[in-house]
Amino acid sequence: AEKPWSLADFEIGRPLGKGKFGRVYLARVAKSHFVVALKVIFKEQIEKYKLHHQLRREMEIQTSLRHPNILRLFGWFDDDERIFLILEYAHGGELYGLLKANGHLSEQQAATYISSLSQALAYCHGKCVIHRDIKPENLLLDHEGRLKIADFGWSVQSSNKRKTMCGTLDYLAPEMVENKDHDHAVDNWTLGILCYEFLYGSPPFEAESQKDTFKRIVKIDLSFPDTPNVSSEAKNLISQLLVKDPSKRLSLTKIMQHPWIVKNADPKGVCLF
Ligand SMILES: CC[C@@H](NC(=O)c1cc2[nH]nc(NC(=O)c3ccc(N4CCN(C)CC4)cc3)c2s1)c1ccccc1
Repeated sequence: AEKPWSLADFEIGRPLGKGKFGRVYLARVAKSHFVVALKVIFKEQIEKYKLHHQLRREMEIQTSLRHPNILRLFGWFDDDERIFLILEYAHGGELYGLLKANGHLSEQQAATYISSLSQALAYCHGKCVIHRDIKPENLLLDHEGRLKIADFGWSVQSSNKRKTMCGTLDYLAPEMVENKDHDHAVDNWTLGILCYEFLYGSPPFEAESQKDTFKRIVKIDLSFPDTPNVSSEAKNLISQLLVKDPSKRLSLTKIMQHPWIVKNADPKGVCLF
């Protein structure tokens, strides 16, 4: 059996990001110089918020998933007070950064990322995994500009565990906002939100307060600004995803076959223009 990893095997670099329960550092394996991202989670935080099962699920799920658009979890180890996840390093950083730097993405970039997300989600749903927290902050880019879904902290093995309301609500589907049962169709809804945000630079139901965002979501209060100029095919796809009845949302397969995706998505999933 291979020797378990320990902190001594790594040289730690700059912090890459921090979340509520931990930080991620650039790191490399001391011997091979193989570059990774090391996510450090404090056990006391996990105990305090009773998140053992969630963290275990994240580790089991992300270890078991193998897909070009899903960030790899290579392994993990722990010491007295911390748990370390050895993650694939995505050189391009958060897709969010690209979106904020450019204001909005081109139709080719947006279609390429929606296509990559649909393929990754189809793979996850095929393994009964619902991510449930697909938002720009959780989407990373590798050195070629290929999209990588990170942070499966909120994913579930397709049960209906409640998701506590933390962070932004912009991406929550109506059935989640209305505390109803939900299934993998919540990820389809989120693809509609993301497609809108990639093309217009902000999510469709953004509002001053969470209450107003709630109201806009449950009402499907969707409108398309005149600028930037977005094709009618793109609007058609968004309108077929932001549908209240989960069973009426376009399926992942239908998304991949949608004329806007077929016409604009880069088949290699990189689209560097
Ligand atoms: C998605 C959130 C989640 N993050 C991960 O798990 C993460 C896993 C993982 N792998 N590689 C990453 N890369 C980066 O974070 C990164 C950021 C900026 C970069 N650049 C800056 C701009 N420059 C022009 C190019 C280089 C390059 C890489 C991250 S984040 C998380 C969860 C809990 C605690 C912290 C972070």
